[in-house]
Amino acid sequence: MAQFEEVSKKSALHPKPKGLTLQYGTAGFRTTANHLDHVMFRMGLLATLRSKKTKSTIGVMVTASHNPEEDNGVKLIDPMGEMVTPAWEDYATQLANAEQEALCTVLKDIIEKEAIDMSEAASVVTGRDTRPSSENLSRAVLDGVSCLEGHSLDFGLVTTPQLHYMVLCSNTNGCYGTATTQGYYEKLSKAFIELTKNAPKRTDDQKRLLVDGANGIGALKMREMEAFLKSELQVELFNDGSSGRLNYLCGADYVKVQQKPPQGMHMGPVQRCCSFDGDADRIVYYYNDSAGRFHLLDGDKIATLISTYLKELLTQAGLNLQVAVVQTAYANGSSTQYLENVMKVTVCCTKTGVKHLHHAAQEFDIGVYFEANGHGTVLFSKKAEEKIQQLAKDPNASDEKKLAAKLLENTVNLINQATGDAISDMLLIEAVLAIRGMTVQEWDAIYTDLPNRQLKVKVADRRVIDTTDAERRAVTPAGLQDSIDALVQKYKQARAFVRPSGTEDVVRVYAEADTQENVDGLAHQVSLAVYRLAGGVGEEPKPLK
Ligand SMILES: CC(=O)N[C@H]1[C@@H](OP(=O)(O)O)O[C@H](CO)[C@@H](O)[C@@H]1O
Ligand SMILES: [Mg+2]
Repeated sequence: MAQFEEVSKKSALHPKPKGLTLQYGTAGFRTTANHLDHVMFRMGLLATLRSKKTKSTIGVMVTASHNPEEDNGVKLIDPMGEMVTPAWEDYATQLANAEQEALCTVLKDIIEKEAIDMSEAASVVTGRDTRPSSENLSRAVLDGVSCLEGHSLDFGLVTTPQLHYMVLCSNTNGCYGTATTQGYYEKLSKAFIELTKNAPKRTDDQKRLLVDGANGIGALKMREMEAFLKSELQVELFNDGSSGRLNYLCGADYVKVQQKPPQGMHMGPVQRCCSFDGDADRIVYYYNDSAGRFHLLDGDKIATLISTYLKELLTQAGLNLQVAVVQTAYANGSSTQYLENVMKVTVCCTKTGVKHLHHAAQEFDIGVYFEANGHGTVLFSKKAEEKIQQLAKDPNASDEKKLAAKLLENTVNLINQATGDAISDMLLIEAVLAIRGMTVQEWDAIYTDLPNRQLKVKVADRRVIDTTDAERRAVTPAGLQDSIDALVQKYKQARAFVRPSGTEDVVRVYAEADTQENVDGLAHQVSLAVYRLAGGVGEEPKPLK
């Protein structure tokens, strides 16, 4: 077929470094940018096949999120705006690793296995972050699409969640919104302004929010959106990319892992602040108290705030819809305890990685999902959306119920249900705080985090660790879980687990306990157990100071 000749010819312009193997991981392919040109071209091919197979528009996002600026990456977005289905992750890995001569054979195998009709039309949308390498890499994706005669539309510089949103809009005949950045800004800002009308007495001071843009795409897009918000939110942008390096000493990942504010931000006492990550799909909040002590409000605190707000509105509306919160093993134990015992919502725990949380959240009327690191959103079932809309326009409903239903309706419109979205989450949090008349300190005081610590251990092969129970227990190597259990026993309110990372060549250790000193001790001892029992390499882990 002429198309395959074209693939052979063009793939020579995107040569694969011999012997290089990569794997489609938790969030697509990620590695140093100069190893990715062939992967991009091939993902253009695969997205075209996926589009033919699903008869829908597919997205390809070029980004390496919170990784350093020199890295890059790519991920595929399925028709409803969600991460590509696992079977196709395997195809992605096979295609990326095929040596030049074998590329067409691998492609043909996929076509045969999936019974793809090559005469189907295909449509692929692309987007990229602000990394210097992203422009060329996204051109390689487009080259792949055109080889298989797919139709493409390049959105250029967009946040990852904006591209997810475009895909969802494109495949729902505009029901979800208009597939342009303008459409995105208009939909979200309209919902935000409607919601803040329920908090009429806000002062300018309360409307003020300091945003750390991680020197990335989120900063650019926040600037574009500002005018739409009509001063209902007064954003002061820091780390906007005009001078600093992407993610360097700033951004959501830095703030969460280091448990300290980003550089380059001028925080006044009890001033509300937030940080986006490099592709603006994660957000964390924080403030310094009047004594100058730093307080972090992470994904768990965000999930708690949002689910409390939704539950109250549902009660007020008299709607019988179940709210559940989906977390991972990294959720702070205090948050889980609060959600289950005080708020009495269903809490479930999944493996790390947004696709797992998203999938679990789809099982409920309203599923709030957040990773502790600030990646998350809320999913409303069709039934939930319909019930809310009916009540909002029911002429016989009481004013109180109608008001609650209208608030819920605008809340649905403000949320990006395709994926976690820093901008949309930020607007939702700001609206909730405004409507409930809550300060950042009051939000923080809902529960107190247990002191916690995350560490990394280098081992020869991290696959020797196999886990179960949503990654909370290690099944192999023999003896490791027993050691962890024995160590945890020695501390109060303690918990610890280890798992191989899906994005880095390390084993991650997580621990929590009653005091920072204790948890640092526990985390260190667990690291030693991993080092000794799971083939540690390099120096033995040292105690934390
Ligand atoms: C502890 C942690 O934060 N892990 C992150 C990290 O995964 P690992 O598999 O732990 O490397 O990157 C993922 C993709 O961005 C993100 O979903 C996840 O939450
Ligand atoms: Mg990200």
